[in-house]
Formats: sequence, structure tokens, C-alpha cells
Amino acid sequence: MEDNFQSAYQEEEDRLNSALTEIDTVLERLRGIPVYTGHDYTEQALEASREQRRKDLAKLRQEPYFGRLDFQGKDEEERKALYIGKIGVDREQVSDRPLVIDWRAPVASLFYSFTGGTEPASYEAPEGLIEGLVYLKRNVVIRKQILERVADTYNRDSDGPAVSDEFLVYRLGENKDNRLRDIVSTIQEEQDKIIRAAKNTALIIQGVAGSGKTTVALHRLAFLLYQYKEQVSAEKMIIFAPNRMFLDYISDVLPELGVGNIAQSTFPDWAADVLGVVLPEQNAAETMSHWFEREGGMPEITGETPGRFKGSTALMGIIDSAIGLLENGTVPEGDFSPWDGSVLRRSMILRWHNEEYAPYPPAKRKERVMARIHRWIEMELKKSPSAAALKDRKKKSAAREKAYSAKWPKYDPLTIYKQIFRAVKVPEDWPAEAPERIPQGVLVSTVKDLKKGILHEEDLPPLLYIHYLLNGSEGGSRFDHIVIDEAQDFSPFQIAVLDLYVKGHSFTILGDLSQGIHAYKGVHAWEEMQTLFAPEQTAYHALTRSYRSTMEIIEFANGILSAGVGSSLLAVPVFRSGNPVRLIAYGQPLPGPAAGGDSRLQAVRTALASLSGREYRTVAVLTRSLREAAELYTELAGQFEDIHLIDGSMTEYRGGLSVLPVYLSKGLEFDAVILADADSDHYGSAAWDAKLMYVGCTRALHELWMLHGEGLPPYLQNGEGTVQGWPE
Ligand SMILES: Nc1ncnc2c1ncn2[C@@H]1O[C@H](COP(=O)(O)OP(=O)(O)OP(=O)(O)O)[C@@H](O)[C@H]1O
Repeated sequence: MEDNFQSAYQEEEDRLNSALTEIDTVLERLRGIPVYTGHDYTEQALEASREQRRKDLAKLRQEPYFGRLDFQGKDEEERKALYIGKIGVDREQVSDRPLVIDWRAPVASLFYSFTGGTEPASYEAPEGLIEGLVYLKRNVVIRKQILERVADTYNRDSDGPAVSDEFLVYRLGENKDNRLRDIVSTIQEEQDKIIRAAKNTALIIQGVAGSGKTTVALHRLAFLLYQYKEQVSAEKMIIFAPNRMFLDYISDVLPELGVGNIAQSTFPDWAADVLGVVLPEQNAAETMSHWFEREGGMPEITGETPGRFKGSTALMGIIDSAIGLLENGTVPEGDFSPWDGSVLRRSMILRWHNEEYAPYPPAKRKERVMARIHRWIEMELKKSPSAAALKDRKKKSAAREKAYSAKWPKYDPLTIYKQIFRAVKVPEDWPAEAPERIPQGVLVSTVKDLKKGILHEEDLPPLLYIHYLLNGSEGGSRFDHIVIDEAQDFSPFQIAVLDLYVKGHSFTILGDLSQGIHAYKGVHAWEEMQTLFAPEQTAYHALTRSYRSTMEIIEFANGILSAGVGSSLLAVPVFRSGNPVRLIAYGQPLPGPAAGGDSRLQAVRTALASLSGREYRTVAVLTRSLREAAELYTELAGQFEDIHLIDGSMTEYRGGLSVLPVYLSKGLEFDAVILADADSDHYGSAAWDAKLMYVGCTRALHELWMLHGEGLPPYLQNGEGTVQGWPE
């Protein structure tokens, strides 16, 4: 065994040296070509591609590849060793095999999809299905040109039939810094299927906590850009994530994969930008505090909860009828006369409006008709008998044109939205029943807020929809692909509106219903989104394995889900074992000297000192509310370095020690998590409380300590799988 390993290592070292020499030769040749600075467009394009290549190769020299797959196609005479890296490199000399194969290339899919066995394997290539035998699957760790590790996960000649998880477990055991990383060397089969799924589908992915949803979505973007080079561009792709800090947290992955320029935004930021409105930060903070900071838990959620109603397609229907009415009676009554004695018949204006410009949406149509009237006036002005008459007519016509334009309905999304809710005066011919279809509670609260000029996040999809119906997607600029992370917090209406802004229903929609802590606005079942699309336009995948946390943490968190939520969406752990989850009551004798403060503060301090003293790079203290996080932070800040309070307004994630309310921890991960106040005073018995605690627990990679006062919520009471008290 040892000998085999030695010879594999030697073989890979030799191959690495020769690959590096070849890369250097290509790089030297490229660097030897004088940089083109002239004006010829074709030459400029060639220079740009050479420059990109120089950059790629310089980066690739550090870590040319990460995997090797030995494969023999059915029609091939010999097996070939294929080396797979983040970027493909062809050889200088003509050869049937590239020096490095791009991980996104069809043949590289075998590296991910092959799960072992002695049967032939196959992959989809442009020329059809290629079948053959896999002989070896090897992970090769190279850092800064040094070969660090060689691990065979499958060897037809010596191993058992399955691909082993050993290398994956080694990778998962590493500590994380403050950024999400790429996983190209260990993408799993279930993830690979999603990454390589066809472009024009609304993919809906239910994935348990830590199943790699965010990571997979980012790899999928890199794949789409490679596979559909001619059809998509990075500038026309967008990722929607829950907040700006999260965007910062994921910001390294795409550049690591050699992808730049993809827009990343939150839905409110993007929508406010399209609409040209400002949504004060304060409103979002108030919404959070309304739902998460209330004494006695979360208010009940019903179909009349504003976020749920405004996120439903029922409101879409009401908007459709209102805009339909606008279309009927838009052209003002009467002929248009720019000055006395000159008349443009209404029948002519109607013909322009109803026939020539009929394909345009209402606001654009009005713009076109008014431009046409303007041109007509200019022609008429040319017929003026004298300079004085011309001057007089110009003045009069300008005023009458303006007055005529003002007689049209106001095509402004906010005005129409207010009219729908009757927060401003409505046109006489609007049907009386519209408000009857809006639940009374929603109607009253919306009118009150709209009159005060307050907009909430849930008002954005209807406003955007009205904007779209009035203007279309401006300039026809629709996205090539949209990624929605934490999609359980999105409403069906949001997806329906975004569908208007993307070509071919090309979505990657990822989320976890078990983490649906924003159920007052998000979906409660994926069918709410699936039914927006025709069956052939959508596909559903489930990710059930969790890669983030140790088995102990996953099993403990699963216990909370089954006892507290009654959910069957439980995570399957990768076989990575760590320390047991700890349940520590405030007031238990401390393992060392007390550091001051009451028993709760002493416990948090002791836990933080103990965990941050280990090799962990990121540790979090999660509280139930923002107020408690802020108070704890103030108490702890003097004692610990590199400690940060996360309060929802930050744009950067710094790592180190973080103190934050549990609801803001969604999407993030930490080497160790201290969940403070895991008691019945802070977490009630409702499913929502259990989900909140589940989110907190599943943020931990290696270590989870639950600190608590008296009384535990029912779903923690059996304490199964935990140890109680402080470590020795
Ligand atoms: N195939 C893999 N190989 C190595 N690491 C992986 C793999 N898949 C996921 N991971 C790691 O698991 C962790 C969780 O990934 P990610 O944050 O993308 O999951 P998620 O499903 O979005 O989680 P959540 O819903 O809980 O926020 C990350 O550290 C990621 O690097």
C-alpha cells in the first residue's frame, strides 16, 4: 500500500513538473508577442484574448489542476489520463489530449458523476453519448506549484467498487475563513446534476442546510458561461441574495472560478433601482423587529398577512384588471387644437393609439402618440403666414400640448398602486369591487402606510409589475439567467415578476423550507412557485446531504426539526465525526475562574474564551434578538479582539468572532457556534421557533455549544446526542 502510494506520488510529481514546464513555455511565447496598441478592431480583440490567456496561465501555474481521471472510451485503443483544472490548457504541439481539461468540459463531468462500480460509465458530449471504462479517480492537491497530497478515491485495479468519501471528508474538516470557497475538486454527483442542468429551465432546488446550495448556484453560473458562450454573457446574469453582507461573504467564489462581472444584488435594491424609488433602511429594520423581536413570539401568519397577500398571484390579477381599464379609456375626449383654427381630429389620434402604436405598453404608447402629435404640430407651424404668427402659434401650441398631455391618465406605478388600494382618488369608471377582493386588514394598513409615504419590501413586486405593464422591460434588456438564493423567503409574485425580466424562464431558485423563518412573506411549499411555470419549463431537485457540519451537529439539528416542526426534510450527514453538541446551563460551576458579570454573561465569556482559544478561525455567538446581541457585544468587546457585532446594516463580513441575532445568521457559517439563551424564555414551542433554532445550529461546522437558562423548549428536552456541562 505504502509502495503504491509512493509510486503514485512520484508519478504525479513528475507529471506536475512537466506540466509546469509546458505552461511556462506557452506563457513565455504569449509574453513574447508585442502588445498591440493600434486601432484595428480584430487585432484589439486578439490582444484582449491573449491578455486574458496570460492572466489565466499565470494564475494556473500555481495550481494547474486538482484531479485526474483515467478513462478509456469504447472506441479508443488505450486508456488516457485526463487532468482536470479550473481552466483548460491546450498543448503547444498538436495532440489529441489537452494538457489540462476545464472542469466544465463534457468529459470532466465523469470526474463528478462517476460513483464507482465495474460497469461502463458515460457522459454527454456534443457528438453524442460517449461510453467507456473509468480506471482511476484521483484527487491531487497542489499549492503554489508544490504537490501536497495525492488521494485515490477510486481505483479499478485495487479498490472496492465504490468511490470513497475520504478526500471529501478531509476537505470538510478544514477550518474556514471569512469567505465561501469554490468546491471544484469535490463537487458531488447530486450537485453536479444541478450545475450542468440545461439553461432554459426554472430549476427549483430544495436543499437541506449546508447542502451547498449557494456554492452550487455559483458554480452553475460558471458552467452556463462556459457551455452557452454564444448565448449568455456575465453582464446579463444576476444573483439575488438576502443581504449585502451575504453578497460580500460569497464574493470570492466567482473570481476564483475565473468569472467576473455578474451582477449581485438584493431584491429590494434591484427593484428600487428599476423603479427609481428609495426604500429607507429603517423600514426593513422595522419589519425585522416586528417579526423577530416581539415579546411572546411571532404574530400569527394567515392569508391576510400583508406580505403573504401582496406576494400572491391574487394581487397580480387585481392589477391586471386595473391596467386593463386604463388601456380602454386613455385618449382624452375631444379633438386637439394647438391654436384656434387648427384641428387634429380625435379619430386620427385614436388611429395612432389603437392601431399604429398598439403593440406598445400604455406608457410607451402615450409617449409615441405625444411625439407624433408634436411632429404634426411642427408640420402645421411651417404653414404659418408670417414670423409673428409663427411666434404666437409656437407659444400657444406649447401650452396646449402640455395641457393635452396632462389630460391622459398618470402612468406612474405608485399612483396606480395607490389607486388600487384607494389611497388616492380613482378614475370614475373604476369598478367598485376591486378593494373587496383585498383582505380588509391589508387594505387598511396599506392605505395608512401609503398615505404616509411608507413603502415596504412586499410593495415592490406589485409596483414592479405595474411598471412592467406600463413600460415593458426597458430597451428589451432582459437577463440571460437569474439565481435566487434563500428562495424560501421569496413570494410567488416576486418570481412571476422576475420571470418577465429573464429570457426563457432561465432560473436557478434555491432554498430550504426548514429554514423558512420569514414565512410572513415567503413560500410555504415549493408548489407555490412551481405552478407559475408550465411543467416542461421547470424542474425540481432535492439536495439531502449536508456537507457543512459534523454528524453530531447534523443529527442534533435533525432532532429539532422532527420534534419541533414535524418535518421530514432531514439532512443526511457525510461521515465526518467531531465533538458532541454541548448543553450548558447558566449557573453551572465554571471550569475556570469567573470573569465577572451575572451567570449568563460569565457562561458566554467562558465559552467564547474556550472556543476562540482553539484553532478555529470563525466563532459566533448567536442571540435571540438584536437587542441582546448588541448588549452582549458591549460586554464582550473589551475582552476579545477581532470581535464584531452584526446588525443587518453591514456590507462586509469580517470573520473572527461575531455576535449576532440568530435570524441574521442565515446563509453564513462558522467553525464554532455558541447559541446563547437556548431556553424556553427565548424559544417558544411553535414550529417557527424551532426553525429559528435549527437555522442557528446548522451554522456550525465543527463545534456547537447551547447555553441556556431554566427550562428548555420541548424540542430540546430529551437532550439526545448531547453532553451536558463544560468540558473537562
Ligand atoms: N461538494 C462539496 N465539497 C466540499 N465542500 C462542500 C461541498 N458542498 C458544500 N460544501 C461546503 O459546505 C458548506 C455549505 O455550503 P453552502 O453554504 O453553499 O450551503 P447551503 O445549502 O447554501 O447552506 P444553508 O442553506 O445552510 O445556508 C460550505 O462550507 C461549502 O464549501
